[in-house]
Amino acid sequence: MTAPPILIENLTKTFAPERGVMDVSMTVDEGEVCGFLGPNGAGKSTTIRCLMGLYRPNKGRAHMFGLDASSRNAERLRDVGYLPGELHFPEMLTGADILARFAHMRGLRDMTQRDELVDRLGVELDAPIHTLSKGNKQKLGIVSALMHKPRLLVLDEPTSGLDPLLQDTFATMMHEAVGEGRTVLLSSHDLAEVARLAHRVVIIRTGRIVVDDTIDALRATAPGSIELDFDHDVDVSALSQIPGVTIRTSTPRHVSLIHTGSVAPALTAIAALEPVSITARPAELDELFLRLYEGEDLQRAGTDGGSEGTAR
Ligand SMILES: Nc1ncnc2c1ncn2[C@@H]1O[C@H](COP(=O)(O)OP(=O)(O)OP(=O)(O)O)[C@@H](O)[C@H]1O
Repeated sequence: MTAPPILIENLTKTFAPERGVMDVSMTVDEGEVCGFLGPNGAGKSTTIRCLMGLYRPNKGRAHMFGLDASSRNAERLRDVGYLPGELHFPEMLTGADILARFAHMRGLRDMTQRDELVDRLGVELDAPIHTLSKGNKQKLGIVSALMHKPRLLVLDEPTSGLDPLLQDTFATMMHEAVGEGRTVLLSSHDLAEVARLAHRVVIIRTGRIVVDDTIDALRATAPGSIELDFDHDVDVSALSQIPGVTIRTSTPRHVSLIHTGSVAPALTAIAALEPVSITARPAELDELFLRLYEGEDLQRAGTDGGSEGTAR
């Protein structure tokens, strides 16, 4: 069996008690896009830096394609594209110099992909790094991570500093990378972007993984909402008995509820109450992520009717 692109086992890296990451385990399989989410300071960058061999863990291990994080062989340089959360390019070099260095390091001769990325993102190649805006440095970072068409992309907040048009361009590039079978670990605060791109989501909070589940399973637990208006006073007690339904607010002539799983049992009970209008909104994954971010557990976030997922 071939080694997965990313395998992290019982990784602990602490800077002070309860600061850092504790006992983190996760796997990213070939061709998978794994969204890596969590509030500021949760431990995403620390995990990624351990994976990239930039931090030495206190305990546990982090492997890419079966190779330990500390190994620096040429194959690994070619197979992995890393975009750090904070870019530190030598200030006096130009964008062209930086990309030439990366190409040399990876033994890259065919510059077709580099040229195409530079063109699509509108990268400034001739100006020294210290004159570039944050967004323009970020674009250069993206080109340096993608220019050699690596099998694995490790991207720490890739759209940070990009304007909305470039965020769209980046999303298109990610769809293309996924279509080509590349594997992506995507740390991002853009929840809608992760909901669109990822196959799986790992959420870390205060250094520990709290959710590791597929998008499909999470979608099944994400609550949808229904607003009901009546031209007569109603008693909503029947609705609150339906598994998976939670009444958010109710007045005699208006009810707001959330539901998980099949909407059919709720609809049957709603029809019996004869509303004059029904407004239904499907489950929004980014809303579910946000609630998990904030500390809600997966079962409560999806009310009490959904899957239990693999919340820890
Ligand atoms: N070099 C360091 N020295 C001391 N503490 C650190 C260091 N790097 C990270 N930490 C601490 O480890 C914890 C995790 O930080 P980390 O940067 O991994 O979080 P993050 O999830 O990437 O956050 P953000 O979303 O803000 O980028 C925080 O408490 C942070 O202060």
